[in-house]
Amino acid sequence: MTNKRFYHIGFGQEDLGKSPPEIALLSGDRDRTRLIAQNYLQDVRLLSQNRGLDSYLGYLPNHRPILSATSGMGAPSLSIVVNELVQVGIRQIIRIGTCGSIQPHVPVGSIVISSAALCRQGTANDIAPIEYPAAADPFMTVALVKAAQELGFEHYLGITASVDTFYEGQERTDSANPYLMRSLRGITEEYRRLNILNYEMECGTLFKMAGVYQFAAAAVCGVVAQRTVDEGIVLEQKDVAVGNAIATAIHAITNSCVYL
Ligand SMILES: O=P(O)(O)O[C@H]1O[C@H](CO)[C@@H](O)[C@H]1O
Ligand SMILES: O=c1cc[nH]c(=O)[nH]1
Repeated sequence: MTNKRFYHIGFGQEDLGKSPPEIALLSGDRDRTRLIAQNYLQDVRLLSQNRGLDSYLGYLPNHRPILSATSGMGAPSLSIVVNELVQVGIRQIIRIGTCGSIQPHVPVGSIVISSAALCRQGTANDIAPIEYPAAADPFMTVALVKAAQELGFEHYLGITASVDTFYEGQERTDSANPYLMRSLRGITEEYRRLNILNYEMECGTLFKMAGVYQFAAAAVCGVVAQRTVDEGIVLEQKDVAVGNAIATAIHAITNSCVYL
């Protein structure tokens, strides 16, 4: 064991105790990181708060140790956090995020479980060739789908578009940028016709890192925008969508017959 305390996540292996966790729930938002720790885990300990990246160690009701950690928004920040989490011994990561639907049948308030990602992310190109697959771990993904079924949550399984920007890359025009490049105009409709379910900003890089670093990754995101209707975030549905995404991940880890 190394007693190195990692520069960005702000903790090291020695902070994780005698039975260190191998699984982490990774949220873009530090408030979600705290919510998961406070509402779903037992014997919670705050490991660090550094640069807006909060990390908690806690235990599931079956006493399994688990981390709730923050990735920050976007692939560059996620890549740093994931790299350091793997160095402290994490081998399974479930991203719990928010996303915008681009399909009329995927409503706000539902959850999307990503089978794979279209990865339009510069960060990932530092890690693997652009053609490298961005695929979720099949066993964890099936466990998430089964959990969502058992909990009765409206859920959709499919391909996610992971991009680097919330505004231009997701073809938002309600933005400070007066000029959306021609290459991006119409891209949402194209992705919709290619049966992509949703936009978000981290899964593709996470999945490619999992393939290269040899850990297992999956993702479940609450739908907070419906882009076939409007560009805006539907705040009234956010808590339900995020709550269902968290509950799905916790149920999958706790009850799956596949050891997650
Ligand atoms: O809610 P999180 O996990 O941050 O995920 C989504 O929300 C952020 C943009 O609002 C991006 O990080 C995107 O991927
Ligand atoms: O539309 C959305 C909503 C959340 N996160 C995104 O990246 N896009």
